[in-house]
Amino acid sequence: MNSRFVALENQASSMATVLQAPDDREKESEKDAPSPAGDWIVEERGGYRYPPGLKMNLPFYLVRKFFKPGNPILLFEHLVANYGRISHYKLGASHIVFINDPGLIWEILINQPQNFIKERTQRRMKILLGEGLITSDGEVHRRQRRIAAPAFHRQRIQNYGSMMVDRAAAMREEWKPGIEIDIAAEMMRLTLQVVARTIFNTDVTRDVQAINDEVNVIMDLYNFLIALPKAEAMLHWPIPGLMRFRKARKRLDSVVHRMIEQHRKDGVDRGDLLSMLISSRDEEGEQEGDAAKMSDEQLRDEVLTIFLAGYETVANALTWTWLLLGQNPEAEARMHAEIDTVLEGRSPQLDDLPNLKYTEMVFAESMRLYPPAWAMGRQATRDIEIGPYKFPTGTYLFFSQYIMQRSEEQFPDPLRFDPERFAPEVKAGRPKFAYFPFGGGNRQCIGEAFAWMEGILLLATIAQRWKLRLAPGQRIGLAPKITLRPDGPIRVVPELRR
Ligand code: HEM
Repeated sequence: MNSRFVALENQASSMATVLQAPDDREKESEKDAPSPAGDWIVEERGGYRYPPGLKMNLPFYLVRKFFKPGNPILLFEHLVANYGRISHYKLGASHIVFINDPGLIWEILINQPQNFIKERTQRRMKILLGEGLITSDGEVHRRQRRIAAPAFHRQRIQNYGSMMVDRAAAMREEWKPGIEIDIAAEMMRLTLQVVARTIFNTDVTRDVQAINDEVNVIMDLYNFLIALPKAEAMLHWPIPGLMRFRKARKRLDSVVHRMIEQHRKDGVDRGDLLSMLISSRDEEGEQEGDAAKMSDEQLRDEVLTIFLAGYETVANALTWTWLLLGQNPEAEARMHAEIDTVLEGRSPQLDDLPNLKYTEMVFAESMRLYPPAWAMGRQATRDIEIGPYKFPTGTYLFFSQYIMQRSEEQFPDPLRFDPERFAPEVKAGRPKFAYFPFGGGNRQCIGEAFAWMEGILLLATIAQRWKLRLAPGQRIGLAPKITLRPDGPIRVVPELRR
């Protein structure tokens, strides 16, 4: 592995660690490996060793409360409550294992990632994202990651800081005291502007709005599409839903291709991510010259991937943070005091980040309770052994940030919002995969440093001016889609602070 790769892969879940002390990152340590505990229950069948779990195939539980196809969180909660940190069930012919143990997650993501590929739902996103970073596996993924890595390098993303603050400052000017806003929609609008600027260095023009509209059409159809057993083969069928999908994807492609063409024609580094992706080459690979660069098709896949991965996640994280701050006035007051002391009324800038520690802890605690990426999965490409278990090729293994990060064992009194859980000394006592909003290992979120920087800068810029109070008479629920969204608007009333 080359050193650049290692530097980005090992990003710890903390802004300060990412930006300040690149060579002093959290090391994988003994405490992270699975414990050789004697209390694992093993059931031997057909030469394999499974943990206990559901006795019948999943669809037989259709009438049970924990089985709601649109909400796997209920199922996962049921499994953990009844079978503990690892359990097994079958869906059709597939073996599925749910894991809620930091050591076993470490085993999959860090110790033997070569034995796994992404699970099926993620792979099927190829119908939209092609062979981008999220959907590809194996050598294709390694090559793309090597080429894309420099675009997310610390020095490079630091240039985006002032743009992020400018966007947030413009938004905070638009709000009026006492006039209700939907903070979920506002945060989407803001992070969309940030990611568009970052990738294309363009203002939020008609094009970017068009991308967003088409993406929304596709997202609405998405659950339907990935549920179809042969969606890839059926994409050309004249079914209205599929025709809408094709049309939206075509319009999306034409905007992205035009952006690529314009960038190529200008031939200058505009300081944006697309320029960087166009000029990056795979130094480690076997190909040379232009073959070591990304083709237009690869650029299209990567641009769309980063676009999609890069705004909804951060928007959701910020939305939940505002909600939690509104419900926890003590933490909110402490964050305001920090922002006022550090910034003394001026706009935040990158150099302030190391001093906005409490704001960072607030953001971290919010992503503990409401992790935007709320579950992850892998599929075994061969027979695998983890802990005392042995699973056949093709087994799906799932784990959930939402479930783990709300476990009493890792986070006592788990539903209490308490940013102090992320004070350095408290954090140091936990295993790595007790908290993993950005995943881990060779597929760890490439945008993690970007997301911490954006989250903290946007929070500080807006909180400098406004307190957001939840409008009365709302019931806010969870919508666990690709990301963990609120199930409707979140109406808040801005109150002027200064
Ligand atoms: C709070 C914000 C974010 C969260 C919680 C988040 C979470 C994650 C997680 C958990 C993964 C790993 C998925 C897996 O291994 O199955 C991931 C991958 C990825 N993320 Fe993020 N992400 C965030 C922001 C961003 C941003 C801002 C960008 C880009 C600008 C981005 C781009 C990506 C990409 C390209 C991947 C695929 C990486 C690979 O497989 O090599 N993410 N993200």
